[in-house]
Amino acid sequence: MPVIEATGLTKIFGRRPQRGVRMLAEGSDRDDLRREGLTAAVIDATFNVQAGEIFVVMGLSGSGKSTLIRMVNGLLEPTDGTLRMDGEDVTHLSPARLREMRRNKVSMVFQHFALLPHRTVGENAAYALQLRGMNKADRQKAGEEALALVGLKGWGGHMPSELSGGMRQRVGLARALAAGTDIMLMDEAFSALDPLIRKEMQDQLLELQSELGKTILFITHDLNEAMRLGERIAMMRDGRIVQVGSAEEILNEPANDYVSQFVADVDRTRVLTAGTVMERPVAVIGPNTGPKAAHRLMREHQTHALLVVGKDRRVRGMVWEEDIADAVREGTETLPLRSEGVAQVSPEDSLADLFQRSAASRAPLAVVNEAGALVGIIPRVTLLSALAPPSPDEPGALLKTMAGGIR
Ligand SMILES: Nc1ncnc2c1ncn2[C@@H]1O[C@H](COP(=O)(O)OP(=O)(O)OP(=O)(O)O)[C@@H](O)[C@H]1O
Repeated sequence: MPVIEATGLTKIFGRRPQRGVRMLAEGSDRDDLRREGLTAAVIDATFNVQAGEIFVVMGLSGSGKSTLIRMVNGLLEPTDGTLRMDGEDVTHLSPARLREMRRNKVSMVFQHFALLPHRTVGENAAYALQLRGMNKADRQKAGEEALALVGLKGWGGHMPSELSGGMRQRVGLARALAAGTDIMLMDEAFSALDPLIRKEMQDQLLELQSELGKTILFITHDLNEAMRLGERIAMMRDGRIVQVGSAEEILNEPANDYVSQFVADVDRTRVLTAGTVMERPVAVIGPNTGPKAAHRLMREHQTHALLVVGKDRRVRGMVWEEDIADAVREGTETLPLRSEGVAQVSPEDSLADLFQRSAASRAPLAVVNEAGALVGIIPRVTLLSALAPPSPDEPGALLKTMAGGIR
């Protein structure tokens, strides 16, 4: 069962918003509504967030992200549609029940995290627990534990004014963690941080997530951040969700021109993995293949090198075109196998890793699973074209991406 389930969620601002719902149902668009003095901030949003998932909502300013997350945490009542949490319909709860639900189930991290200036960092971290009526000693303990999780061990006694911006944002994260809720809503939580600290926070969130397994709805206008963090990403435009998918799906199968333009600039080397670009290992031979047969196969597949793989699917080495040509000319029967220089990679390796591994060699990469068995190959030409951005008429971008890969 999904933890968060939104069906046809719609929010219209303005007088008599139900009018807007009817207009949309009758085929009017956002501009028609605007002419009537109505703003359709979110239109017909349907998605679900699974337990333990980081689900990212990504869109430009004004696309409706904040309105969407405010409906999820109950700060705004939807004009239409339903929202379920852990299976319970929370769309029209009474204010008291809504407060209770928010306090126990959901915590929020905002972009500009307001710490209480006259309270210590520890008290700030444990603030949600104070609201819940927990005694001081237990609160302090929970606060310290949460601070340790975000790398602020020992800072509990300091005042917020002694912390840098990045550290304050960590306290925000600690507060959400100390609350102990299963669901965390993060609204542009890292957007105000400078790039290095932002990346550190993203890494930390991923690490924490692998330990704690929270259900996280993360909002951002930054596509690279979305791709780094999101197991699935919902792309929003003008109030509508235009695509939901993994980073790879959004890069490789953009639902429309808007999404493909959006992803044209993304650093594909960090997002695509060996598993997504590998090919079926067809140009592969067994150790007992004769040089002539190997030579023929090489020409057929227009490759300079073949992987040699045993019955157990483990890679034994590689044969090169020049060695084979010599062997054929000299009439040798055994394969001129070379075991050095065979790059074996795992399906999870990113293209940036692969590019580094293959930079020194013209050979295809062998993709092997945990047991060491060959599951795919990546010919060099495939690697280079995967590194290229979607638009082929922009050769400069290819070089830029490759340079990114070498860094
Ligand atoms: N309380 C409100 N009353 C009227 N219109 C609103 C209200 N809140 C948001 N809007 C409008 O709804 C649309 C979506 O806004 P929203 O803040 O959800 O977008 P966003 O993607 O979060 O953008 P940003 O990143 O700039 O906050 C915008 O056109 C905005 O002007």
